[in-house]
Amino acid sequence: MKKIVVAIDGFSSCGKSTMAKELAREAGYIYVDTGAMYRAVSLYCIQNGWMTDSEINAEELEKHIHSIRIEFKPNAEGKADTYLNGQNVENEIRTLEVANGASRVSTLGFVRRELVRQQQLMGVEKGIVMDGRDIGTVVFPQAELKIFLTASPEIRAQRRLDEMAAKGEKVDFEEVLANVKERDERDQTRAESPLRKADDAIVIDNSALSRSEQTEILRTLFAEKTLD
Ligand SMILES: Nc1ncnc2c1ncn2[C@@H]1O[C@H](COP(=O)(O)OP(=O)(O)OP(=O)(O)O)[C@@H](O)[C@H]1O
Ligand SMILES: Nc1ccn([C@@H]2O[C@H](COP(=O)(O)O)[C@@H](O)[C@H]2O)c(=O)n1
Repeated sequence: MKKIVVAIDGFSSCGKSTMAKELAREAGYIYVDTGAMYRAVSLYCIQNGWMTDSEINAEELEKHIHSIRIEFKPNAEGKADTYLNGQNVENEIRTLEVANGASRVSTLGFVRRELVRQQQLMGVEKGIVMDGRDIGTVVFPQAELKIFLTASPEIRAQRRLDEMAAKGEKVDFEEVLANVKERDERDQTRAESPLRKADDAIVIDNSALSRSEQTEILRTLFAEKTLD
C-alpha cells in the first residue's frame, strides 16, 4: 500500500482532530495537530506577557520565534501530548483564552512561516495525517487526500461545550459560540494563508454525522487513494 499525505482542514471545533487521529491510528500514520502548535505559540506569548486583549508584542515574539520548541510525545494512553520547550502544556493550551490567542498569533506571517517550515519537515516521508487550516492549501498542496470539514457553528460550539463540561470546566454556550465564530472570521479573513477550501478538497459536513460515520467516510476515501 503506498504511503500518502492526508490533509484535513476546516472550521474551529468541527471534529478535524477526532477523525484525523482515528485514521492515523488505524493506518499507522503520524498524526500532527497543527492547531496545537499555534496554541503553544499563543501560550508562550501569554507566559512572557507579550499578549494583552488588544495587542501582541510581535517584535519580541519575532526575536524569540526560533527559541520556541514544540514537540509531540505520547502519554500513558498513547495519545500525543504537546510540549513547549520541554514542558507538557497539553491541558494549558486547550483553554478559550489560549485558543483566541492562537487565532491572533496565527495572523502573523513570521509565525506561519516558521510553523509551516516545521510541519513540512514532519511530512517529508509521507505517512502523515495533519489537520489545521492551511494544510491542503499551503503546507501540503500536493497532498493525495484533502478533506475540508465543516458543521454549523451552533453544533460545533455545543460539542466543545460538552467536552469542556466533561472536564469539569464551567463555560456557557454563548461564550463558546462567540469564540468559535470569532476564530472562524479571523481565520477566513486574515491576509496570510486564510482558511479556504483547496480546489481539490472533498467537503464533509459532519453536522448530522456520528464520529463513527465520519471515520467510515474518511476510511473509504483513504482506501481509494492508497490503492497501488
Ligand atoms: N461527529 C461528531 N459528533 C459529535 N461530536 C463530535 C463529532 N466529531 C467530533 N466531535 C467532538 O467535537 C469536539 C471537537 O472535536 P475536535 O477537537 O476533533 O475538533 P477540531 O476541529 O480538531 O477542533 P480545533 O478547531 O480545536 O482543532 C470534541 O469534543 C469531539 O469529541
Ligand atoms: N494550520 C493552522 C492551525 C491552526 N491555526 C490557528 O490556530 C487556532 C487554534 O487552532 P485549533 O485547530 O486548535 O482550533 C485556530 O483558531 C487558527 O486560527 C491556523 O491558523 N492554522
